[in-house]
Amino acid sequence: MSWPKVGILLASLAIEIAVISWSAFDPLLKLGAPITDVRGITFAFSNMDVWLLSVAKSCLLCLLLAPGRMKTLPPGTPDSKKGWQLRLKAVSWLPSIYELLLIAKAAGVAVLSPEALYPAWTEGEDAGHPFVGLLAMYAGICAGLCMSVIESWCALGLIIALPPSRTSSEARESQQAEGITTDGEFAGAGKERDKRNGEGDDAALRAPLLEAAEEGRGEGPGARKAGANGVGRSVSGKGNGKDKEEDAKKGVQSKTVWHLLQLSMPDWPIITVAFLFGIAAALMQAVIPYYTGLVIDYASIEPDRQQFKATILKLVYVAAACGVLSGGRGGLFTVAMSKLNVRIRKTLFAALVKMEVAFFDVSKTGEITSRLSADTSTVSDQVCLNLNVLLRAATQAAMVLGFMFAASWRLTVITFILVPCVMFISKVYGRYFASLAKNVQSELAAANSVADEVISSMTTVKAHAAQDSANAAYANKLERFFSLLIKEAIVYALYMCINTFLPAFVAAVVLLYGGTLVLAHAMSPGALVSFMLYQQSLSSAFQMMGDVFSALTAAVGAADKVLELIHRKPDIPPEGTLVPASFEGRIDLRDVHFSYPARPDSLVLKGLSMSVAPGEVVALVGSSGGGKSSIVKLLERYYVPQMGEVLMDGRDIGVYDPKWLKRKVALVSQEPVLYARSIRRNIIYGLEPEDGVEPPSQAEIESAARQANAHDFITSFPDGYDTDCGEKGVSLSGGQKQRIAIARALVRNPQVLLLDEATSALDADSEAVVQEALDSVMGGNGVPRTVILIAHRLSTVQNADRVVVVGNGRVQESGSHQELLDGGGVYASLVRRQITHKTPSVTSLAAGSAGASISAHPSRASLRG
Ligand SMILES: Nc1ncnc2c1ncn2[C@@H]1O[C@H](COP(=O)(O)OP(=O)(O)OP(=O)(O)O)[C@@H](O)[C@H]1O
Repeated sequence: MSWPKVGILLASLAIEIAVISWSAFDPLLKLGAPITDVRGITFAFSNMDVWLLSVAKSCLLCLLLAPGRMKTLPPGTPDSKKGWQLRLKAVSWLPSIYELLLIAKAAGVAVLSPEALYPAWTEGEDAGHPFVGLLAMYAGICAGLCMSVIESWCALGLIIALPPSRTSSEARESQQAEGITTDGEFAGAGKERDKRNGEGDDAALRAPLLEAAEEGRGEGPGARKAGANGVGRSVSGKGNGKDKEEDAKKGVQSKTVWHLLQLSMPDWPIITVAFLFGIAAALMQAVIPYYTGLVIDYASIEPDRQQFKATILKLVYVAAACGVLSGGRGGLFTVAMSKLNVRIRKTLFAALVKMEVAFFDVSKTGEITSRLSADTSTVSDQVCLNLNVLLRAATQAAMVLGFMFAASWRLTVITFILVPCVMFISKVYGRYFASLAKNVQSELAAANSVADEVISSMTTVKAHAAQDSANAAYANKLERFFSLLIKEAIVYALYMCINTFLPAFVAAVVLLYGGTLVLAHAMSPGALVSFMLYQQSLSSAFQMMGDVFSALTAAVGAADKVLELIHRKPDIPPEGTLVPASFEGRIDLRDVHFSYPARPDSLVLKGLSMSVAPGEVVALVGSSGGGKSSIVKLLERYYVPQMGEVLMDGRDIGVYDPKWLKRKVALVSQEPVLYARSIRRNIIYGLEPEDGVEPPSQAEIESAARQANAHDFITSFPDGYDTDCGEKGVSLSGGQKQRIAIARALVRNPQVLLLDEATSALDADSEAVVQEALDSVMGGNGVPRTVILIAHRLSTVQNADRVVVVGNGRVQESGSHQELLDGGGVYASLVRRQITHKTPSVTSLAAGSAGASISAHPSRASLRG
């Protein structure tokens, strides 16, 4: 329960009732009892409707928030969703409509007889201008409107945050007793919600309700009952966690605009100048109708050729200035927009490359790239563009309003009564039409699916002579489609009718009153024309603001997603900074327990411990899925184990500076990834000047390529080391790519080399060449180097100093090839099993003929279970 919101809501309701009661009865009390003064009674009663409306509104809010209401609205069902949405809309709209009606009513009274409304301002010695009274009244009503909006949002917030009361749990219990198994439905809906998290407004609106429902169930008797039956699941803890997540999400949303402003801060000089240009342009624009009116006056009412020409000239100057200022504003905003676009992309990209590997396991690449491409554009373009238009329209409206009041405050008030009506009708129509259009689309889709079905199975239709029923089915769907189209046409006709009539009606009313003023010589005809132009300008400004507001809301939604990613903290301990003077390459894994974040419930390593001495070559073998590659990923610190330690030279790998560590520990994986750049740049990937290191010399690059058996084929290309590898290395063969990847690892002169099935994706010929390179690398070429290799090739494994059999998340056996064969354990049976099924050439090797060379196609002799 959100107590501050309850407090604000109740306080605001109390203040409102008190103020309105006072304003209703105070004049009556002042006049004294008995109530005999007719004017006092009339005045009091003229406020009674306000009082009654206010009380009714308060009652309505209380009624909607009453916990008892919850039981009739079991969350998680489509009906309740509709119910909630309806109620939320009612809560947010009714008070606002009511305040608008009040404004209209007060404005009407003020125009017809201001002195009747505020005698104190128009009578006696203290009499002031009715205009002041009117302004005061407007200020009061606007304050009321603000209060109403605050109330509405408090109510909304409360409804969303309110957990179901005991009554609702009991209601569900009684439903269960009646055989309505809502628990199951809730759990399902909750899971569904998890899947669709962030899919749209509806989900966002429903999520907290469901969350609250789940929490309530977790604590309530219903939960205990379900638990006892063994069919429920305890969700209270989870619910709390998710509540926090939702809160965090809401927090991010509310901070979106602030964060966008922060991101735009570096461009504040440009934005400020653009904004000033915008204000100046709006001012100029507002002056144009004024001069237009003067021109008419000098041309027809008080003919004055001199003044006429001078005013025309002024009009042209103003129009030119307006053009220059508008152009400047637009150009500067576009510059700011482009700068923000680039900045958001850079910031998001930098945030993405900092994310932990697990983040990419659980996020879809398409979604991430869409954030980077589409959403960043939406944020910078749409937010900036719409903000720009909104600011322009708002400034224009404000300026025009000022001029309108100056020209004739009475005409302005009349305009103000009618303009909101037109806007309201447009809004209601827009919404209704959008939902209608959606229905039309779905009916058309249904008709199309019938046509699809028939056309794609025409032979079946003909075989069963079902053409007539197919025609009837299609015609039936089209009929519904047609009836909706007719409905759409009627609604459109009605809207057009009202929309064309109302503005003309407003103009007619303004002309009627304005004409009366002109006839009474209270206003010049030119001023009336100016006013009419102002009125048009104001309508277009309002229209623009309405259009832009919805686009801005969508853009802020996209911004939320982008900013959420930008501000997401990588879920991995902070990076270390240690750069030791010497590094031997000793590896220790102690009692490592590890599960992937994508599958937290399935432990891959279950207390695995192993050590590799400096300079030792260890081969990891074992059944598929046993956890061999996971060990390599932990050594690369892609992931952090849940328990246990991963040490290098006796220290946790987390304490080392990651950039330094990646130069000491190099990995060659199964599928090498090359980038669309030269072979040289692919070899020194990560060691370029931008990476903050001295790049390897050409001699070092060539030496690494020679060790990797790659120098010869590279130099056979016309461009040698400058040959472009193509997108993902497409212009190279698998074996060539792998040798470049080996050269990339070796150019770092690493102390530890991790080879994760480096040859398994190659054909036999490429494998032989790459293997040759690997053999020489493992031999160290005279350099003592710790090597951990995962291989399926028996000869590679046999050449290792030690073989470690990994299975079921633990080390099952460890020893030299021969020791393990002699031991007759898992390794021996693995070898035996492969030999039985594979090439006979391995038999001799398995039999222990050390030094026997493997056949030309040994790769099929796999050491995987
Ligand atoms: N990113 C990941 N997210 C979730 N689970 C994963 C991930 N990578 C691997 N796993 C799972 O972890 C388990 C161990 O995988 P690992 O790749 O370490 O096995 P392996 O011994 O190397 O197997 P193979 O010899 O077939 O390559 C497997 O069950 C696998 O499905």
